[in-house]
Amino acid sequence: MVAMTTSNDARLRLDSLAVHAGRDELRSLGVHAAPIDLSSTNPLAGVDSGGDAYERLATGGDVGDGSAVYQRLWNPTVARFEQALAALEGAEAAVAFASGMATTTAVLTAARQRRGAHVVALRPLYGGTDHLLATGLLGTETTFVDSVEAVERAVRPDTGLVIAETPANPTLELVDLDALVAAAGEAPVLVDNTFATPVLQRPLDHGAALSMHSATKYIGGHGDVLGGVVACDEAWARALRPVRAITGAIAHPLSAYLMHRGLQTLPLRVRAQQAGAVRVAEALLDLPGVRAVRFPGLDGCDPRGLVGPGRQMAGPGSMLAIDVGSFAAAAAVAEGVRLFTHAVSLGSVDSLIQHPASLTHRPVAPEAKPDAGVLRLSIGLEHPDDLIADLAQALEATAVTARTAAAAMR
Ligand code: MET
Repeated sequence: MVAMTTSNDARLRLDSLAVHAGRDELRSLGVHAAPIDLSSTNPLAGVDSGGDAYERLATGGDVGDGSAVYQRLWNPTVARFEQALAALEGAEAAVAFASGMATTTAVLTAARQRRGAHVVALRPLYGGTDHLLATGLLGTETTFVDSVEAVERAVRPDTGLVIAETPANPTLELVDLDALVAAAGEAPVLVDNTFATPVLQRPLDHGAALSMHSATKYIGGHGDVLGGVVACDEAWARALRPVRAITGAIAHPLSAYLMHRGLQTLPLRVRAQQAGAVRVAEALLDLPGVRAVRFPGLDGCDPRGLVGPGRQMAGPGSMLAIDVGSFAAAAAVAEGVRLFTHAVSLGSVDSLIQHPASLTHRPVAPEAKPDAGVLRLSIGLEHPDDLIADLAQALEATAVTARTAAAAMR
């Protein structure tokens, strides 16, 4: 029987779990903050017991009372973060990696080994994920589809994984996870939950087998850590840990520490950034030069009614996309903002803006590339009125430049 701990006490609410999960042993260690264990190697009590520990870890098992042997196989700072993230996602286990793409790579590799090399990918996806699948680099064969209905037609007996992202990067399309899981049938579903975080959405509650994050984003939350993590059942974790060990993809302990610390303020940040994003999205609807606003809270962006208390997503989050009509206008706005930072990535306490077709979705096939006029915005913790004023001045400057250029052509 598993002992009741702060990390698996189902009575605790998400906010309490975020603060305490993965920290049960700190009192017995006599410390308040989680220790960062940087040991690359670890003492072995004997040759036989050391060999046993190696065998257990290399085949996906837990460290138990044995030696952690070598950081590539196991690290306690990483394990604490994993325990906490699993608690927030309502999962048995989690496995942490050096980046989001390392996480996706490990899941695809394990899925291929466990079930088959065929993947069904529901677009849109983050450009790096789309590109990894399209190249077939990992020996997978991918059928790309555009709707949940098409997922059902695309699944085959050798489908090892169905992969989707909701809200999707970069244009915030929402996927009905109950419908997706039903369409996938026997095939396991991986959901990229990076935009929503477990604060707003828990894919495993809807029957997904795996929920992954680029933890670089909201989980880290401050733009200073690269990492990834996937929440799943213990059987998947046992398949993923050997892949991680063999390929050397484990998260660094310093990164794991920062990701674990990030979880403590995750609910607070997600809700505050979301409140700001609602204000910015509403203001953008009235700003000249903006042809369309994509935000899960707005009419037309949630035809299935997935967003709201008690629904699939507890709220719309703080990512949005706008269409300003052309590449030239998009480039001028991205280069004209002052308070926003023109940079890829998202989920930080400061607001970021970027042009997906040129950057995050650069390697994506033409038929799946975002339109040239689309910009993606990640809303941070600045006052929304300051963000709105910044976007207004960048849009106005863009319009003035366009008018001047048009006059010069005459
Ligand atoms: N996944 C990140 C994003 O969507 C990073 C991007 S491109 C190198 O911004």
